[in-house]
Amino acid sequence: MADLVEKSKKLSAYAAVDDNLLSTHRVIGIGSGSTVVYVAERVGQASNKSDLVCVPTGFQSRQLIIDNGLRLGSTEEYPEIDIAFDGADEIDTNLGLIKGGGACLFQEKLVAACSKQLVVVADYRKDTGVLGKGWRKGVPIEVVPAAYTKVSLDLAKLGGKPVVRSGLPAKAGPVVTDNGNFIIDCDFGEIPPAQVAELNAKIKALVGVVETGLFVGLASKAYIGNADGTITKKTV
Ligand SMILES: O=C[C@H](O)[C@H](O)[C@H](O)COP(=O)(O)O
Repeated sequence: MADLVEKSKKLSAYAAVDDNLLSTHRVIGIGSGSTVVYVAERVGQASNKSDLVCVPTGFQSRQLIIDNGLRLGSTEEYPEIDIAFDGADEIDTNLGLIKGGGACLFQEKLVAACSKQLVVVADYRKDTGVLGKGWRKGVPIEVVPAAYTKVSLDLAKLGGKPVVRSGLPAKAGPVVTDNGNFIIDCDFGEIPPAQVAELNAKIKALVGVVETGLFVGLASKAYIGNADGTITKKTV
């Protein structure tokens, strides 16, 4: 099973890069997570890799870029990115996403917002069609530390079940993001695709919220690696 999932991740990542990385592209966004490891590997094999600048979505992503011999850039230098590749925790029928299982959602959304297109890479477990159906840990929400109790109350009023993400067993106390903030995982049950944008806007409006792990209208394509070795390609 674990081997099958790993093969599916690699399959989706390699196909996404092979189909979408064009010789005209210069600035590439590289996301976070275990699937994107294969994206960085494949981009690192490109014949024109020395022409490329790669913009990371966090510490892990930056290490992937360096380890694959690629040139690092930043959104500060490159606020316009040709294409970004990133993983997802769950994908709905509109290519709405839950992201942030690895606590990288803010910089991931920043890079996605700077990119002309966002291509999602994922194994078959993520493609459920409805956010909150398969990913039962809740929507990751990055909050300023001083605001976590206030935002937790606000989220409960919106109908969610908020839990501050713990750093245990590696760290006592909450997870601290690459931006020095906390993560609240908030379970809203299943979120119908047509209601994701509205819920995202309500959470985003709360004072203390930096960003949400609901990605709406950002992804244009998804490559799903299937257990049988095929790939499902989705576009919106
Ligand atoms: O914060 C983490 C990111 O949103 C990841 O892209 C997401 O959790 C998917 O990661 P993986 O490819 O390991 O399932």
